[in-house]
Amino acid sequence: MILLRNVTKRYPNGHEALSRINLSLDRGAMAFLTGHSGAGKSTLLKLISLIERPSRGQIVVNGQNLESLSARQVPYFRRQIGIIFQDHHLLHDRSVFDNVALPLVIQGYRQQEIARRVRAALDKVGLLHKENAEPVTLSTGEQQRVGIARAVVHKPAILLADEPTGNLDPHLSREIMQLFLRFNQVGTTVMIASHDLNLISSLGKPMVHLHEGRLHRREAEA
Ligand SMILES: Nc1ncnc2c1ncn2[C@@H]1O[C@H](COP(=O)(O)OP(=O)(O)OP(=O)(O)O)[C@@H](O)[C@H]1O
Repeated sequence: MILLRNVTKRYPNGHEALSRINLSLDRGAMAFLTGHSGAGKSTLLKLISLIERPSRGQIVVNGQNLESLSARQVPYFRRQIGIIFQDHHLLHDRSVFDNVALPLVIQGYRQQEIARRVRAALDKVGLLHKENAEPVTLSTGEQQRVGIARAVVHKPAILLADEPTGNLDPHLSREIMQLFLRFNQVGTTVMIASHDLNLISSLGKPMVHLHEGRLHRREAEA
């Protein structure tokens, strides 16, 4: 589902954030990306989601060689991917419902279908009763769950998360990881960048370790 061959990313300032990365993640698999701050975790997720392009090497996502995609094709490519950030980037002047609906509105879904899918996504993260709330009135953990509902509302085949539990206490962090495990159980391919080794090592999924932009260690086959 995700394949990187000899991928190097050098930013315009000359900094090499990733060096000759080879990595593959099967369809329906789940893996964690670990490493110290600055190791290149976010850069790797940005390359897979075409927020950034590699300087060298090849990336294939769901059978598509990313090199062959033009800027115009990028939004269509991204529909296969749900992305969750540590800072969930919610719009604070819109309700929970409207925040989750946003990707579907952009894709031109009909109102009725939007309502059905938004409620299904909110139900999955346990927030159906909060659809009319404003994000500021929610706890940090609830806001993160709204971000997750928004990322899965278009039923992406791939879910990428960048430090999704970074701001949460251990109990809430575990709850959020359980949510990702559940999405994975129903077939979504999941890759999560996290430095919370305590938590992720207890979840029984493979870990890919980055150290200064290099793939350092692979704890199990993904
Ligand atoms: N747009 C950019 N321009 C130049 N350098 C960058 C850019 N983005 C990231 N970097 C550098 O590339 C390296 C890898 O950054 P990246 O954000 O991928 O690391 P990370 O492992 O996700 O770290 P963190 O856990 O702190 O988010 C860092 O040294 C960072 O300063």
